[in-house]
Amino acid sequence: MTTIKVNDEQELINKLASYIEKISNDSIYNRGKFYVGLSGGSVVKYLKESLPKVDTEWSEWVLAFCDERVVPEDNEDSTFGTYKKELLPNIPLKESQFVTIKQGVTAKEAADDYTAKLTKAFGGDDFKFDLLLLGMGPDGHTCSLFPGHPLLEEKDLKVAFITDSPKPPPERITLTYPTINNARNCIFAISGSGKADMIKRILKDKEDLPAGRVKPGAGALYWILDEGAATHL
Ligand SMILES: O=C1O[C@H](COP(=O)(O)O)[C@@H](O)[C@H](O)[C@H]1O
Repeated sequence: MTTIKVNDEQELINKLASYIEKISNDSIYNRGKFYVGLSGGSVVKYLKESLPKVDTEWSEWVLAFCDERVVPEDNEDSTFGTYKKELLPNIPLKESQFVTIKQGVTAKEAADDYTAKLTKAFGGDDFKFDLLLLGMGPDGHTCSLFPGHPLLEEKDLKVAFITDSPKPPPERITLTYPTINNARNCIFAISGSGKADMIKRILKDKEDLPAGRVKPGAGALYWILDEGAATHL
């Protein structure tokens, strides 16, 4: 694991852009495509600023979601809906490059459908993302994997659904650890002192919390933190 400390949010955005540029270009050079998993929440805000700085072959990107809320796309809680509004107007990516969740079905059906779509996108059931862009909530959750939830122990499913998320909305789908920890690269990008205590509990005190379970077996893990987020390290 590599911890990268930067001074402020602007430097975090620049650093994130340089990692995304390098990883995307290496992936495209070596394998022809770049498979990236997106998170919601503050990650959207950082990517809105970072991605316009990235020099890459946008047409080779395949974008999926680390987790998604089971809500209509035009609902403000929809992560894809937010990317569509915030990102697509400024980046030469097409909507068809996104692996999205099915609309108007139950959480279980959405998870099954998303699994089938990922199987098609990856050409098999080994979902090996080149990069997962991860966020962490103040309670230490990542994706839709929450502290104490049974899904933390999921060993078989690559994608799971949850109908009792402690953070609204309750119905979501999420990548599970077998998929997350199969990734080639995982990046947490966090700014501000609001999550500094949780970052200390995970990175320094090594408490067993969801974001701390991200340990890609054969991949690289980066925590990019600004001064506020790294206050207690
Ligand atoms: O609900 C969610 O929360 C986490 C963390 O969000 P943040 O705004 O605190 O960064 C996010 O990574 C996840 O994708 C989302 O569904």
